[in-house]
Amino acid sequence: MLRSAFNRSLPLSWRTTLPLSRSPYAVNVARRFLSDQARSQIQKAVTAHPLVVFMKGNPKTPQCGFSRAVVQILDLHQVPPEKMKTYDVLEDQELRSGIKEFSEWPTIPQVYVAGEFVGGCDIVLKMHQSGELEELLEKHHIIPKVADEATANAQAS
Ligand SMILES: N[C@@H](CCC(=O)N[C@@H](CS)C(=O)NCC(=O)O)C(=O)O
Ligand code: FES
Repeated sequence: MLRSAFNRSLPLSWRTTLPLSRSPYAVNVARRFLSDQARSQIQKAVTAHPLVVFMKGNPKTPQCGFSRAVVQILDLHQVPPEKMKTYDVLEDQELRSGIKEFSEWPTIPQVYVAGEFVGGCDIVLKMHQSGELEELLEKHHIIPKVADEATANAQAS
């Protein structure tokens, strides 16, 4: 979906030669900025599902250990598939660079909850360990609250 959306919105504009005045070597670098259209496509994508992951590969066959770790953590929380959407950035180089500019975060994977950037692998792992991830997923009704689940189980039995 997003891939074709991206193809339609291309090319991203390039603005060039910002001098790095802080560098002792004063190198000129090319900087790339997201077009408004590409930004709005990403904005739509991250809000279209409660949980959105930009990763390398897909949940069944991740192509990088960092992406794999994020998927495994989300699996531990039993995130239902319908609540989660993943995008394989290896299939779309524009998305791969665009998402980094969007979040101002330089790496993949990237996890979004309720349209907000949460973090990459390290942050998600820390949040998992501290219990914050569970709280966040519960807060946005991505997974049931433990208490709600216990009630549902009691009613079912
Ligand atoms: N410390 C990072 C690890 C992720 C990372 O370093 N990703 C690299 C290698 S997969 C990356 O995205 N590099 C840029 C790219 O491949 O586009 C995190 O917490 O997510
Ligand atoms: S693809 Fe090499 S570390 Fe992610």
